[in-house]
Amino acid sequence: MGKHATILTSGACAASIDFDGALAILAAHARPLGKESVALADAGGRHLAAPVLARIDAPRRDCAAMDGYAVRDADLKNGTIFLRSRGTSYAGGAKPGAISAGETWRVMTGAPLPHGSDRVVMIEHCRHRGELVALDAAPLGKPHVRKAGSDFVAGDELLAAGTRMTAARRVVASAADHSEVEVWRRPRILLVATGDEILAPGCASRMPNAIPDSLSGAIEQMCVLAGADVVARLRLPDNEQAIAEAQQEASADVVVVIGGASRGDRDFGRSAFASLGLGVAFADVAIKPGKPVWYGRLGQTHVLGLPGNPTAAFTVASLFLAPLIAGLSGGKISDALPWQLRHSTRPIPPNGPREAFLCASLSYEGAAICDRQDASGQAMLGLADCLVRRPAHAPTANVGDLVPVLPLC
Ligand SMILES: Nc1nc2c(c(=O)[nH]1)N[C@H]1C(S)=C(S)[C@@H](COP(=O)(O)OP(=O)(O)OC[C@H]3O[C@@H](n4cnc5c(N)ncnc54)[C@H](O)[C@@H]3O)O[C@H]1N2
Ligand code: MOO
Repeated sequence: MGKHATILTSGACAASIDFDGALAILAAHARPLGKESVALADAGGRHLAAPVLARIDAPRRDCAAMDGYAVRDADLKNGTIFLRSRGTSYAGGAKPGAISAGETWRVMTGAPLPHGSDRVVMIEHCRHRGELVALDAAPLGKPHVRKAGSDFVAGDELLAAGTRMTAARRVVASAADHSEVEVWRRPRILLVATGDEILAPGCASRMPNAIPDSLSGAIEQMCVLAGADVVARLRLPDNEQAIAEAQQEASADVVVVIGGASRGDRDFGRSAFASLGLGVAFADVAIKPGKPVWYGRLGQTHVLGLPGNPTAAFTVASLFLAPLIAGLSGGKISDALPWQLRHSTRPIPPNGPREAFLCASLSYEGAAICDRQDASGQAMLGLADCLVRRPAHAPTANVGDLVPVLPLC
């Protein structure tokens, strides 16, 4: 743990903290969990736990960069010249025999070059008649030769530890002749949605007092996109004991509790874990929406409490859960918070004392904040592509002002 990785007294509620302060605490706790070797096919999105070193040179031999004829510079003269072809060399074939004065090999792109050749003359400039090849003009300029090891040599570090594997980087690891890479393992997440009123989506219309659990599935999707495995998803009533027992249901690195974060009679999210010895690292962050968010540790287990209000929960998950997963899986907190500056296409009213994260839609022109910002709303998320960050007490932002935006998943 780093200097910010403090734990407050068990179950205690920290004084209000700002977003950056809370994120620094989270970053200090979010250390990678463990290493494993995985096939390249399974490494997409994972962070390397060890650098990838080249096992071979690339190219492995001097080879042709164009389809053509391998020639000696000494044989090239002004005007048409005639050379005797000794055969054809293909990619993957044996190295052809050396050429002497007046000789050439027909070579295809990637084919090994004969010893003694200096360049490849593109096939477009040559005419082949029997054993003789006529070269139209002395072709100077690029030799069209890929020298052995000119891309990389065995032992070169091609991908640094910590690099996130993408399709492009799979090219590199494959080219370095690896079938597996060492990566940080994916965090295992237990999702616990709380509330007597919530039912699986599709069931609520049958019960007059029920509402669909709109968050569990969405947060699960976010976890998977962020690089975690959701090992179990529970939907529990507002019952402290049931919530406390939940974390024994699955061996998880992270427990995410949805709802019950506030101060109501049936808000048991934090208190259920306090009874198990939760060390709260931060709670009640000065952000809007999402102030009741809390985070702590139960031994090795990370526990994050999201407020129940859906837009608040989704916002907080974007701001804290995705970064927590990034840190636990070997990435940086900032990987999950790719802020970018965009022009505001609508005026943004002045902000109050809490840093605000406003839902907005994105277009080529910029970011347009949604009409009615509502922590408990859900329809707005249908239009939102990003969050616009507004500092505490920010004055009005005018059309055209640059504002930081965070894309939503
Ligand atoms: N006296 C105070 N009241 C509230 C405060 C406060 O500081 N003092 N904070 C408000 C803020 S801000 C928020 S956000 C909410 C957070 O409430 P909880 O985290 O305790 O969440 P619940 O009470 O369980 O639920 C709130 C609301 O959200 C609905 N909900 C919950 N889970 C789901 C779900 N999985 N899918 C869909 N909707 C869900 C729930 O039915 C409630 O309507 O507290 C304010 N109050
Ligand atoms: O901050 Mo709550 O998350 O506003 O509704």
